[in-house]
Amino acid sequence: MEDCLVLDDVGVRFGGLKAVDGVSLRVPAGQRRAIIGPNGAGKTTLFNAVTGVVRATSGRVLLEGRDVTRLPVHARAHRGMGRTFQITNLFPRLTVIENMHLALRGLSPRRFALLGEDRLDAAERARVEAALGLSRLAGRLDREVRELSYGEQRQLEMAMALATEPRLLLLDEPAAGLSPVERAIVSDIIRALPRAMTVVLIEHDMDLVLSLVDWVTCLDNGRLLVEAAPDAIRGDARVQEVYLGKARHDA
Ligand SMILES: Nc1ncnc2c1ncn2[C@@H]1O[C@H](COP(=O)(O)OP(=O)(O)OP(=O)(O)O)[C@@H](O)[C@H]1O
Repeated sequence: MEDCLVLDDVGVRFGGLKAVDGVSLRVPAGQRRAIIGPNGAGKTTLFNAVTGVVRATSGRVLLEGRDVTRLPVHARAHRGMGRTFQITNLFPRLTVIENMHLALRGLSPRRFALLGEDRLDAAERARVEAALGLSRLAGRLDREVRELSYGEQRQLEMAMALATEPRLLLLDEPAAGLSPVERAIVSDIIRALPRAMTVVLIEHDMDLVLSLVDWVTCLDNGRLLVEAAPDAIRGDARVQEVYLGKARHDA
């Protein structure tokens, strides 16, 4: 199968710190992949290097076979990458549909107001409604975001990423801070995403993540520690050691 994403010996340095240290991996098209690892392992930095939020200081990032290592965020988005963030990016006093509109245009509310009569055309409206449907928010179009539950706000962030119809979707801790019921909704949403979409996610909830993905990459200290199927990860001594070792260290 064609690879959707390839990292070739990717490194990210912050001064003297190698936050990501020579990571190579391949994500075949359509795969669901988890990136796991203890706090500070380099998961978010790796995501940022994939999306262009930070520039890899060494190595190459290939999207569908094309080198995107030096491209800025918007150019990668244009080539089919979508992502959500750990920190919410929503405008609470605007409605769900207005937030979707902004996401599609890549605008702030101020610039949006200046646009005046900008409307979604029929195709854009269809994309927005499809994304809200996938994210289980179809009945919430005209609600102000501040009236939504926290779980629904996270769902809206997924919808905003989905509205651009990415072929590679990166989810940064999609279940962080959610109740068990909300977590179940998020995992159902991820499970129901079209298989044409490749999904890479960072998640700390091990039960959730291992039930969702086809393959797992575990990082430790910026390096790739293990790659394996979820069942093998559960019993992997090296994975247990980095999590337990970290817990002992933090205790
Ligand atoms: N902008 C930055 N400047 C300097 N150091 C950074 C920066 N961003 C991350 N780091 C450091 O890089 C290392 C990896 O951090 P990163 O956030 O990627 O880890 P993580 O695996 O996502 O952790 P967590 O699970 O806590 O989110 C950490 O030591 C962190 O302090």
